[in-house]
Amino acid sequence: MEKKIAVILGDGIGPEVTNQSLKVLNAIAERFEHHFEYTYGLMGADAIDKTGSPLPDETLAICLESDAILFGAIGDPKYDNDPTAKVRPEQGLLKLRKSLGLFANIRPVATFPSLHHLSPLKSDRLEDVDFVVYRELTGGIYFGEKKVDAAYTEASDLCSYNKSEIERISHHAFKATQQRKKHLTLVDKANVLETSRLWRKVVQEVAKQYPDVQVDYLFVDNAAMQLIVNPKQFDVMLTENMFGDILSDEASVITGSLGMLPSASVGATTALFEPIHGSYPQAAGKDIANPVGSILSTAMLLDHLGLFTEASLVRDAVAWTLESKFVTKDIDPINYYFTSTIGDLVSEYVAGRLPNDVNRINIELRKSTLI
Ligand SMILES: NC(=O)c1ccc[n+]([C@@H]2O[C@H](COP(=O)([O-])OP(=O)(O)OC[C@H]3O[C@@H](n4cnc5c(N)ncnc54)[C@H](O)[C@@H]3O)[C@@H](O)[C@H]2O)c1
Ligand SMILES: CC(C)[C@H](C(=O)O)[C@@H](O)C(=O)O
Ligand SMILES: [Mg+2]
Repeated sequence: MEKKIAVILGDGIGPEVTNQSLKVLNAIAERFEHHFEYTYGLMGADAIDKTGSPLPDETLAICLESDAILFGAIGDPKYDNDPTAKVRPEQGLLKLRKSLGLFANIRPVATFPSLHHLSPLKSDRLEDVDFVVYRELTGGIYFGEKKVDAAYTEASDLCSYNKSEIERISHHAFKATQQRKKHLTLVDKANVLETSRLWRKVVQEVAKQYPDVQVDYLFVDNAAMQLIVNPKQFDVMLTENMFGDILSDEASVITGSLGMLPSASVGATTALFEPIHGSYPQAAGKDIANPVGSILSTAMLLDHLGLFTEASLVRDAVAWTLESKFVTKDIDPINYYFTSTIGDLVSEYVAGRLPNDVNRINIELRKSTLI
């Protein structure tokens, strides 16, 4: 199979984690005789430095011409620490999502039994945790009118949603629920916000078309607590843009680290695949970031291309590395391996050279650890 993949490395740890995913894709191509053609595009602080724009037109064009987009992360302390900067890396990502019409951000949360002992949660709360967050991605407070006065004494961000924006992601979420445990939880703040009351009303109407799905409603503050005390109650969590952003970072803790979680953003045009974390600038260039979120995003990309066997092989490879205790510093600060070592192990497994040859390869790889 021949596929065109747009690659946006971005800032901070973006290039490091994405390069591990590219190794994995190359191993898939080798083993299954596929041809992936990569076209690189700039975005974020890197793009501002090189072109003056956080999303050059050329990047958008590359994405539109591709079958899928693999993205790392954007963001730089230079902008985070300057609230008055008018051109910002994050504008590039938001514009890309909006321009491509990627209204549904899918963030699966599943725990790995071999990491339970490292989680801050009790292990009995972690067993059987397997849910997915459907986060609306192109509306809400992120995209409403923004105002700040010249003297920086007052600012506002408008949160608005319309019926069709809620309907289209709700249909995606309900259809996904039908393929899972048939339990959908809408998370909102309907006791306070008019937009949330619209979400409840529209979701109640959409629900009539999916009578086999059980629908629950949770206020976002309660949902934040329930995620910690009883995460296995969730199957599909549907929510608006900002609540989904915050709750999915919180949910990552259940799996062991923010570096673990993948995502797919789908909608009108080319789908985009990215880990949910940011550019983690403190780790940039140190080869210590966890590449699992990016690699699992690559598995979602392969699923999206219809390459289901390949995607499940990537997931098996990740599970094997974790079970074998090949983990990065965020997971085990004492016995840890480099980002690039994890990428090598996963891609060697995918290529079919592991785990059979594990003794020889283990000895070589252990030399590259910090212990
Ligand atoms: N999609 C994106 O590109 C995206 C997402 C979130 C934040 N950002 C941007 O990233 C920059 C840094 O933001 P932040 O520090 O709030 O969030 P972050 O996600 O970059 O990092 C927060 C913390 O999570 C941990 N972490 C994140 N990714 C990890 C990984 N792969 N491996 C191990 N640990 C990991 C680290 O402890 C880190 O300090 C900001 O400029 C922000 O705007 C971008
Ligand atoms: C960088 C930022 C705009 C982005 C978001 O809030 O959507 C990030 O936090 C994410 O989760 O992808
Ligand atoms: Mg986020």
